[in-house]
Amino acid sequence: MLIPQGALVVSCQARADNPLHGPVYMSAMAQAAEAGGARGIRANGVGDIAAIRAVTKLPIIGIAKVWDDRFPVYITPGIEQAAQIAKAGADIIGLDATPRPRDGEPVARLIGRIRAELDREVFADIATPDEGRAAHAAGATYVATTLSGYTEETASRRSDGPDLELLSALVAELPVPVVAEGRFDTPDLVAEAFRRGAHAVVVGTAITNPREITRRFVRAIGS
Ligand SMILES: CC(=O)N[C@H](C=O)[C@@H](O)[C@H](O)[C@H](O)COP(=O)(O)O
Repeated sequence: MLIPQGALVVSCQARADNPLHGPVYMSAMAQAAEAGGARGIRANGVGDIAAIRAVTKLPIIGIAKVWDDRFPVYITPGIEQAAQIAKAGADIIGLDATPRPRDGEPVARLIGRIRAELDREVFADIATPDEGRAAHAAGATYVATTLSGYTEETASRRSDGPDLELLSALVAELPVPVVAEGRFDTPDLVAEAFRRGAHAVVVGTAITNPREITRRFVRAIGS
């Protein structure tokens, strides 16, 4: 298992409309995270992953976000994307492990193929305890709370900070490492996730998105 117990993993992602978009900034961000004590990096897309691979030996959870109006699943929907990011240097493949429709084979089969054909660990992004159970049964290496609040069924949970209840439910039930991810935006919340038995915590926006961090400050001063 490549992500050690107790690890802070930093997600270094910036969409095309973000001034920090692209491999130059994201690899610098990953180096900064490593210097600060991160023990893993999450990154999106072949370009960013390859550039990050070139500057660090930390384990990389690679994802490939592909938006398609026909399907709700956009995080590594199929084996082709998984193979591309594995080749670019991802040690661990992150994917949407909900049972929602995707452009590709059912997720249980996809998880099996990533393990068998690509020889990579699988990081399953889910939103409910049932989805966590299914991901574990399909052979996921890690199960993560990433998608709570971002699926139709769980949309109402988005406004309430991170889904600590889901985290605790997964920890109580699953024998695989459970990772806390999604809206863990303060050091106290990260500490709380570990108190609840998280194996690792992934933090993105609160560390690597200065635009959102600035917005938070601006909102707080009401200007
Ligand atoms: C739902 C979805 O697409 N989540 C994405 C997954 O890669 C990222 O946009 C998040 O930034 C990441 O999960 C980390 O979470 P946060 O930025 O809240 O710390």
